[in-house]
Amino acid sequence: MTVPVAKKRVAILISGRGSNMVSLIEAARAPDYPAEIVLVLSNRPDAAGLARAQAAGIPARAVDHKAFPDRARFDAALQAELDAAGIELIVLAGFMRILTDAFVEAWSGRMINIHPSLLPLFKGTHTHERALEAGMRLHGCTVHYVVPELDAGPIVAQAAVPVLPGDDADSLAARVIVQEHRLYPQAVALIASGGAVLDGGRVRFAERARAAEDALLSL
Ligand SMILES: Nc1nc2c(c(=O)[nH]1)N[C@@H](CN(C=O)c1ccc(C(=O)N[C@@H](CCC(=O)O)C(=O)O)cc1)CN2
Ligand SMILES: NCC(=O)N[C@@H]1O[C@H](COP(=O)([O-])[O-])[C@@H](O)[C@H]1O
Repeated sequence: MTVPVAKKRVAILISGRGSNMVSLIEAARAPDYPAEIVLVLSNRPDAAGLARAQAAGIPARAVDHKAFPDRARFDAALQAELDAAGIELIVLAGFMRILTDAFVEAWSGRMINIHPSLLPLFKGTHTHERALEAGMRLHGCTVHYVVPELDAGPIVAQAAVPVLPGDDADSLAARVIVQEHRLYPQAVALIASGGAVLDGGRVRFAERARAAEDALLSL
């Protein structure tokens, strides 16, 4: 008799519409998906993603960063919510607050982010405009572990898209987001199943996951 493996308890942190969150919620409906989305938190009470999470039956709350005197106390409020829910993995999905070093180090190896560029290119914001400005012919998205330095964490997976003649930031963003919605659920499953771990500042892929990683990285 096979003993069912407990699903990794995941919290998704958002700040806006939550389309990546929706993709993850949908992926986690699969009975064999190795993670369960048990909490959604937003730093913005007006985030449209909160209602989308509630509509999907997932507890979703705002922790308004403006209600706290500094980043440390905002992060402490996040931590209290995460502790209460028994969270094991934090998935940032359009979460637009820089987290304190203490919080990030407390979640080292247990917090990931998706960024709309092929890191280390174009850290920060306005990535699509900058890629166009730079004349890139390839662009894309990156899933990485979160470290204190912004957008500098070890890379778990990436997906690339062509930059086409006539592209503007909106058309390029629309092409990238399709890949985000494919890549993130696969990357979360890889991590939740132990197929990828953060080890000594680098991502180590389990042997059995190497084929999955190769598939993940295929265009
Ligand atoms: N310590 C870290 N915190 C966060 C990381 C990280 O890698 N290390 N990733 C970000 C996500 N992110 C890009 O992927 C990002 C988020 C926020 C910002 C930013 O400039 N935020 C401003 C406020 C912007 C706003 O409210 O609209 C700020 O926090 O003052 C840049 C990049 C998540 N956190
Ligand atoms: N620096 C972080 C960042 O820019 N993240 C980006 O915000 C968007 C959120 O969309 P969503 O709310 O529809 O998932 C996504 O494109 C994600 O890559």
